[in-house]
Amino acid sequence: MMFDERSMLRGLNLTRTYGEGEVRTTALRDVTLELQRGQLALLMGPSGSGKSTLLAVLSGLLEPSSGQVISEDNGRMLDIWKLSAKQREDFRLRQVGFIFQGYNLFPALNSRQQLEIVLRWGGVCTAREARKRSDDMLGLLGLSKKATKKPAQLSGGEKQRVAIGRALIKNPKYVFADEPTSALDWENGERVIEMLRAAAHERDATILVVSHDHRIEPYVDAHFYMEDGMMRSHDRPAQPVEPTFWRNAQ
Ligand SMILES: Nc1ncnc2c1ncn2[C@@H]1O[C@H](COP(=O)(O)OP(=O)(O)OP(=O)(O)O)[C@@H](O)[C@H]1O
Repeated sequence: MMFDERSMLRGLNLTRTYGEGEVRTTALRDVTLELQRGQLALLMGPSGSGKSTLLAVLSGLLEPSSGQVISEDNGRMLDIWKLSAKQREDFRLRQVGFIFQGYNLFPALNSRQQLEIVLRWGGVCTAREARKRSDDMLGLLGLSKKATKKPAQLSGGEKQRVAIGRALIKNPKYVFADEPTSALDWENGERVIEMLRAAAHERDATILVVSHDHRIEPYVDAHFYMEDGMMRSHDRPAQPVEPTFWRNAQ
């Protein structure tokens, strides 16, 4: 397989099994794929086809049984599964944003604090800057009025948007999102997809979204389809739409 120079993340011959003996399941079978810088990619496929497993392997959370994950870090291409656990964690902290199903928000923190803590932990900026960037991000997400609310006081869609803000606030090079629109009506779902698309196009991030939501398809730059642990096809969508959200929100 040929890789082009915008390639940022390559999965090579990835295989992953769970369990042993009779309960052994092969979730990934020799999967090879390439994600490019500045692209929003969508991964679809039936339930149990291996999408979440692939996302976890590519993002450094779950070790493959065999195969490689090659990522760019400070101008070098490296196999993230050859790094030590500490180096891999450091890479994830600096370069990767996650959006999980179920939000994973801290119950005790308000919306602003959920974002501030990401910047403060990574030592990315001062407390003052962290506050300003968090408030700017909440504005982009349409959540300025919810800055001091804790997760229990937010709707599902609002929690999902806080989770998106938390993933994007560090301007990560890679973003992995598992069903980011599942809790949202389409008005909010579209807003989220436009934000992800803008992060790819305007901030040059490499973004992989796992979803069953066909409404996302026209917004993406690349489309992968899995079945039974195998990559069946990858293609570009026929009629891409232009992003407006990020620009309008500036
Ligand atoms: N921790 C685990 N232990 C054992 N088997 C697992 C585990 N996680 C996933 N599997 C199995 O691996 C296969 C792929 O699962 P995976 O969650 O990656 O699929 P998926 O495409 O993301 O599904 P869905 O769309 O339902 O979320 C399935 O057969 C699943 O039952």
